[in-house]
Amino acid sequence: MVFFLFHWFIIGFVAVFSYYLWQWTYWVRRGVPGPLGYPVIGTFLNSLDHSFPGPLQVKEWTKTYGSTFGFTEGLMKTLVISDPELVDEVFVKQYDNFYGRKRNPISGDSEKEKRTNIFSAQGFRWKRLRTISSPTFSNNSLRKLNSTVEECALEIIKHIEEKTTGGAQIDMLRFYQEFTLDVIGRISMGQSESLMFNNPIFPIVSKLFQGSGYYSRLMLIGGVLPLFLVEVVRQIVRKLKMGTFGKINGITLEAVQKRIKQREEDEKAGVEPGEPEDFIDLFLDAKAEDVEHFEEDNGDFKKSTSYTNRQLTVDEIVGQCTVFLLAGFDTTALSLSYSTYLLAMHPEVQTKLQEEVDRECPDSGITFDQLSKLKYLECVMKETLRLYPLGTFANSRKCMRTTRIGDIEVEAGTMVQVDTWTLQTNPKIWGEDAEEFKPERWEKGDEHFIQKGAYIPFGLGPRQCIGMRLAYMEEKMLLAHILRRYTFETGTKTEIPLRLIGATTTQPASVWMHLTPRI
Ligand code: HEM
Repeated sequence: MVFFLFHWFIIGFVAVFSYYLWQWTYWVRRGVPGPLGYPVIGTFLNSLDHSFPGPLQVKEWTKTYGSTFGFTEGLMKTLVISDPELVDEVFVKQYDNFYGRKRNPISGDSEKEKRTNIFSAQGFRWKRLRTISSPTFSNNSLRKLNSTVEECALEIIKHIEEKTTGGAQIDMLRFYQEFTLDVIGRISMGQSESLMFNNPIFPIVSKLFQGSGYYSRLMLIGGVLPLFLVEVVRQIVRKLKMGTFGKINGITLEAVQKRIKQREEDEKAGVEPGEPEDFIDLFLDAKAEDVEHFEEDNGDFKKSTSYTNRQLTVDEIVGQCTVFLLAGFDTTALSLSYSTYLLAMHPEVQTKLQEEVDRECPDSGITFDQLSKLKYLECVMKETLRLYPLGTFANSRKCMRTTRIGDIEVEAGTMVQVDTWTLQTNPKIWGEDAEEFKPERWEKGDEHFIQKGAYIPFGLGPRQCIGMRLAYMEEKMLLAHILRRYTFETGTKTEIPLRLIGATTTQPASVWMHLTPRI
């Protein structure tokens, strides 16, 4: 009996091993260049090294293999592109063939998860979530959040004042993370007061993005396992409640349930519903007017996963609020950190920006309309994200139907990843000064010089970042308040050039600064 089992185990092992080897040679067999890595696992080990972030590794590979190449990680095969025409083809023109995003199999099946979020969902379910969520990020909704964002900005400034007395240098990255976590906690997770430097979820979420936590590593390893093992690891993670999503979902669920109860009590007491306070309110009120319309349109609509309800379920609200926290906290803090570093390194830009802020925001408070007048600040933020496209892991698509892009056939199931770092510093697109920080290049508007598909820090097409305007609003509010009071200056602890680390996002290891008070 033992011999019999052992015999089948060996046969199974050899079969799986051979299949992995076959997949490992996928791009070689198709005549597409690229790094091979190691047999079976391909280039997977690179993703575990958070001292050399994946997007920078991809940029190096582009130098070696050209603008289109392929690599494998276990069974996952990825085609990398950095030609704007191909980017536009995949993200916009052929959206119907590339509507999924590259995802780690361990995150589960987005069709079945009851808390599937807009970032992971695809097809009909994504369309429904996106339609319902979009008004939450409209100008009208953001205007209502202006005072909350400003309160958070003033709160972090108190901490900055306290920590910089006597001229001490501070790591702005940490301060920005506390700020953005507080903003998103207050507008998306029912947090009623500031938890800066005292927020229990801070260690959980910051580890997730650096890729240094055990959960992140398990996720990455899960990506190369055979499917039956992926499910085993997923169940272990779930049972042990190790998942970051699990912990954060729990906090959000409590907040949503509390709000529903509050609303019911108010209704019984005859209290008129007031203005929505945050995303939870906006989602509880949200309805998608044209949801049914999508059912007819979408060839990928499956009856088993249909959600004809025009409102979000409690689970869906929890899923969306949680993903807003994860997608919005780290990215915005990093963007602020890179801007700060670039401003300190370019004092002439910083002075010009301070002049704009002094001119456009003369009162103690800053209104939503005043923020929209900070045009040079917008140029600074755009230029920062051109040089440091920190969230490019998300600039990927999954091929859902076999098709061609350029002269390459892309099979269903293949992932397509944009090498955004190369794309956004390509001298053929941006000129010989492509590597230089020049916010002025944006002063005449974007359209006249940007080729379609050449600038994608927030992605492109129907799945472009939904939080872009919120991110800009947060950044403008905080930078305007800081620059009215202080000037950023590098100090002995500032790492020049920045040392970049990370896994999910690409981040500076630290951004130590002197904040010199303006007299
Ligand atoms: C500077 C800050 C940010 C950067 C650089 C950034 C970057 C990105 C990128 C590159 C994508 C992929 C787009 C695509 O596939 O075409 C994305 C998607 C997304 N982002 Fe952001 N993001 C930022 C802030 C935010 C904020 C503040 C939120 C929410 C509060 C947010 C929520 C999302 C969501 C939900 C998606 C998925 C959209 C979909 O698939 O429909 N992001 N982001």
